[in-house]
Amino acid sequence: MNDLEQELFGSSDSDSDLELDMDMNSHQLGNSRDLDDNSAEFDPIFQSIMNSHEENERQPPHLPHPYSLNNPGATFTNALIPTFPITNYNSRTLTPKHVPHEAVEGLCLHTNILSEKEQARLMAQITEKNFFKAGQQNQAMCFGQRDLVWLNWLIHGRLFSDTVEDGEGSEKEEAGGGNGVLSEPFCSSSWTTRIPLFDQSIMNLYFPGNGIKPHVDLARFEDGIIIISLLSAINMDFYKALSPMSPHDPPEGTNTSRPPPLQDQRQQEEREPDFTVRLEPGSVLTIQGKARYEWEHGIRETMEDVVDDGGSGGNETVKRKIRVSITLRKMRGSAWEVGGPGGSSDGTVNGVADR
Ligand SMILES: O=C(O)CCC(=O)C(=O)O
Ligand SMILES: [Fe+2]
Repeated sequence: MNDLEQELFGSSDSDSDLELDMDMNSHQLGNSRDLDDNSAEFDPIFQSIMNSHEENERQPPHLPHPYSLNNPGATFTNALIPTFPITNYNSRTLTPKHVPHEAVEGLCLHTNILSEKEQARLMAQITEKNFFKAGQQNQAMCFGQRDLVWLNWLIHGRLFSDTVEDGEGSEKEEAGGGNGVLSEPFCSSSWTTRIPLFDQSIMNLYFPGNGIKPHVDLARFEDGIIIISLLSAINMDFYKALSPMSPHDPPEGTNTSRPPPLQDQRQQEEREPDFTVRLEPGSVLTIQGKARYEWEHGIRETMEDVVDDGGSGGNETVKRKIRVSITLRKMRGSAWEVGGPGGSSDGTVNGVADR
């Protein structure tokens, strides 16, 4: 670990509250690159992920869980793979915007949160850790505070405050007292002050045409969930939940996350979303309260999204590109017994995720 990493991440190996016996220990923070010093180093790693499926003419595997990412069988070609503008990262000149949804309590879209450079840094960390196994897997999970250490610079340096001293998020704010994503009134201090703030993450890799079925995140997770979008924009649809949840629902057992009843499944197929949110790269979506328990969110399996053309009242279709998301949550205390990595075969990095 170099000095900068030490400063950003602290000691990564020995100070964990949660000692987990997991495969993912081999993915502990080791030598994440610092893009500021040498952003060109980002390119080969990123390209190796993005090109690997092109070389192999291979698609991401189909994942059987009802809420897993779905691959509709589209063929990917070179033309769909974006070239990342590695030499051209913008430093932080963004004006963050925080827009609570007008009708759904607890849903807030935060745009212009991560600069290109910050997104590139996250991508470099993701590729460095090879979460997606060079593009062969489209989903990876981390459990435990220690395994989120690589995200500390983002969570504690960027999400509590929009005010940054040096363009790299070095300023810290008290939880709940800042003006950033994780601040009142967008997110309740009833969860943004909890310790640890997050102890579970899922990284999802979407190729054009991939989606995720509408779902309410599992009861095993506490209230207060965030989704960070990287690389390209996508439409996320919201549906009034067919089976709303409550914070008091018992956490699901390890492998008992049941598919919705048949009748619900039929209804699912015919459903139109109540509304759609465009998730831009560098944005963060925060979900709490009613938005977390009474609304389903999902991403359609389509090659293009219908997007408001911004002003004239019309719509345009925008082709999808590769997108990566990071979802951060905290497990409920009791959920560690039934759903945590200890007794679970899916409690490993690169496992298939429940929601
Ligand atoms: O990838 C996304 O944006 C959504 C992921 C999600 O809903 C989940 O992991 O539960
Ligand atoms: Fe979700």
